[in-house]
Amino acid sequence: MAIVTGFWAAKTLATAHELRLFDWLSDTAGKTIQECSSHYRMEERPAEMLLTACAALGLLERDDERYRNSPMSERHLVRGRPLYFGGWIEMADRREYPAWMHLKDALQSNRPLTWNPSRQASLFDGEDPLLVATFWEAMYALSITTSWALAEAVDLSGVKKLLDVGGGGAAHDITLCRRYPQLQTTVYDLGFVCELTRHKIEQAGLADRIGLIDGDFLKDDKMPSGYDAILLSKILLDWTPAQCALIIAKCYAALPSGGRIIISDLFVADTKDGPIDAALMSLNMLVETWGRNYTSAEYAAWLTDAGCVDIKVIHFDAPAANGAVVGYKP
Ligand SMILES: C[S@@+](CC[C@H](N)C(=O)[O-])C[C@H]1O[C@@H](n2cnc3c(N)ncnc32)[C@H](O)[C@@H]1O
Repeated sequence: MAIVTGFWAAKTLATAHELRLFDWLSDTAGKTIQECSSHYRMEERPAEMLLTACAALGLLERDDERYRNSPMSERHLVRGRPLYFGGWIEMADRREYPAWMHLKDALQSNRPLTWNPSRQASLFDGEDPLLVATFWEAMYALSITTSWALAEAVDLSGVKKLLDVGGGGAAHDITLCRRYPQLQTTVYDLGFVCELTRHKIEQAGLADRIGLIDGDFLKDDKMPSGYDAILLSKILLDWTPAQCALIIAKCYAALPSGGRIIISDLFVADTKDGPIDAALMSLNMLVETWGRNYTSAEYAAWLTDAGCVDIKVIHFDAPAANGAVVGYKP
């Protein structure tokens, strides 16, 4: 039953978020069904059903006829909060959900559905500007919570300069710079992404520690050098095995001896029977890309092929990653 009706819960959350229910309830003592009905100009019957469903899902709490945000909603669903998760909710609802209606087509054609491969070189090529903003907001939302888990699990105390390849909204850079005071980082990403990211870095007050390099890891012959660590967070799942090997080889070439490559992602189990989040994210990659979620053993093999040694797999628990594979250049 939970699998069959999973979309009921997802659509309840997405719709409540779209209605800005959590913004409206934020920092209040709660609102009654009647207040909700008049605020949203909806009849009491649907207002009651929406509030009841949100409370049942743990998004709201009910106390003395009033509904207020649960601590989780207050922290993650209110716009402007540091750990706001709404970007990912919007992307899942507006972009992924309609595409998943045609999952059978993706399975039968082995082609992505959310963009046209005969007109675009990749998902990141020539996207519509509105979608671009939603996409990178979603990546930031997913990564800002994940970055804390990575920062705790992977010890970067000996690293001075880190290159965040495909660093997107700089979520990892912001968290890692806050966690490791000695660290300077650089986001290396496509030009139009760097423009969106500049704003996030300035907002975080870290413009003196986080740089931006406009580049293309597929087209550029070399990646920027002078870094003792390179992070690939949620990058390689977008690409084919041949492209992954190429990107890893370029990272390896850019590192000095003793430098490390850190690959962070939702790894599929080596036994290829789970975990659920990685396995379903992998199907999402069928809908969105030519890539898929790989196993940590597959990553370790590509790192070894590139020349890395001392490869370690570190496990952690976060929304967008369940671990990191780290390899060193001898
Ligand atoms: C799934 S997002 C991950 C973002 C970020 N690393 C994170 O963990 O939040 C993939 C990122 O790769 C970037 N990207 C895609 N193609 C690229 C290319 N050819 N060169 C550089 N960056 C690229 C995208 O712009 C996007 O920011």
